[in-house]
Amino acid sequence: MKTIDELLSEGVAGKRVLVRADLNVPLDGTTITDDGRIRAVLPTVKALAEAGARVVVASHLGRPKGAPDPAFSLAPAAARLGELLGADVAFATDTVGESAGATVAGLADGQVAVVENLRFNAGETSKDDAERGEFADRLAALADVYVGDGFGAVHRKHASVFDLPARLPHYAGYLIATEVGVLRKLTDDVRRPYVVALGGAKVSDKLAVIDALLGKAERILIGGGMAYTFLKAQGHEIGTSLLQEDQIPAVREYLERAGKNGVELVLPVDTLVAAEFPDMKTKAPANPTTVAADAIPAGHMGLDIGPETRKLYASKLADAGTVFWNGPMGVFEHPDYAEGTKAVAQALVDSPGFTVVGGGDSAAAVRTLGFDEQAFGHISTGGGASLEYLEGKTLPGLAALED
Ligand SMILES: Nc1ncnc2c1ncn2[C@@H]1O[C@H](COP(=O)(O)OP(=O)(O)OP(=O)(O)O)[C@@H](O)[C@H]1O
Ligand SMILES: O=C(O)[C@H](O)COP(=O)(O)O
Repeated sequence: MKTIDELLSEGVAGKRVLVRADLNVPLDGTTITDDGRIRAVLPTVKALAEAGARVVVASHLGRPKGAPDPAFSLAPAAARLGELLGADVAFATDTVGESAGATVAGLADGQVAVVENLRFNAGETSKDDAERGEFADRLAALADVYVGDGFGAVHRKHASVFDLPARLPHYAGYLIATEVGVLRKLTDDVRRPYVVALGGAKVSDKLAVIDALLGKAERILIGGGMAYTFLKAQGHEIGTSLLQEDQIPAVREYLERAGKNGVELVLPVDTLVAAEFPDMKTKAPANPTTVAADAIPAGHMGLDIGPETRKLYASKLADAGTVFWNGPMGVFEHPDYAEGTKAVAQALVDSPGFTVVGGGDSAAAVRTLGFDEQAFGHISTGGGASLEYLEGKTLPGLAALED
């Protein structure tokens, strides 16, 4: 993989360099609640701008449906990037259209622009190679060189991640180089016991990872939205909690295999429930009830692990040689459902082992709940990406940078 240092030594002054970043930051309306992913790409953007490149930053944000949707505009992220750089950052109101063309054409050496959300274009995420290719051609027309630095999205076979690098000279940015360097440690040289804590809301993406982890980790702790599919698979009622029904047979098989292989697959013993999802705007008190994990009342949803589970998970993390944690244990954005995530974060801080936190929301949780980033071995910007890396999968966005 050629890195940005090689590009810089070849000289980039006057060249249009497209940086595929992951600026998929959590938003409350148009307010960025955690800018970690923007900060993470700064070294790359700064180095290119200082070397006189005309920098075009492209990213996705959220999961819009292949058409413009103002709720997912990158405008707030572009503004924040400008603040962090201490420079004006131009913003194109489309991704590959007139605005993008004019914005990029108007860049002087050393200036930076952000184009609108890649996923406002159906070609970005299309499963059809030709459709993705057409969109990649249009992106390629905006640049002379490609720098891949959106680690959080390297597991996606998307036009800007996979097809575009094939069309331009391509290099890995500083963030990708750092992330891969640290995660390699978790695959090559693991101090044991290796404990993995999984939570979050992207249940369908993450359940499959357990399949691979069953052969790698000694202990897997399950929390967040995915816990309820496990409880359901064990025959418990889960009310209106998140459920990935089609995964129940797979989950039953994981539970059986864990038993046979001597892997501890640990599930919540209690959970916080409420009749409704909390109001995330007002953050009004949600008054949740704590119930045993096998006694979730009908019409109630599980929104955090309970106090007994917090203690249990802390004890399971206490002697870990290595910890990888992805996905909040509950809806941590609401104060009534933040304790589970706090307890796991604290257990990592207290752990003598090498600790890695992976995921946009998990990293945001750690920071917004007031933990010191330095207390963790590594905070990865990629959730799904780091999990798939640890699974040993070939990641499209890394493979594309290799040849
Ligand atoms: N029980 C639950 N029910 C519903 N949502 C939940 C539950 N527990 C956690 N969440 C939500 O999960 C979200 C984070 O999940 P996600 O899988 O995206 O995490 P991540 O891996 O850190 O991020 P990413 O994969 O996007 O990098 C949070 O917004 C949180 O509110
Ligand atoms: O948040 C993430 O994990 C990355 O930004 C990728 O987003 P996605 O899961 O919507 O592809």
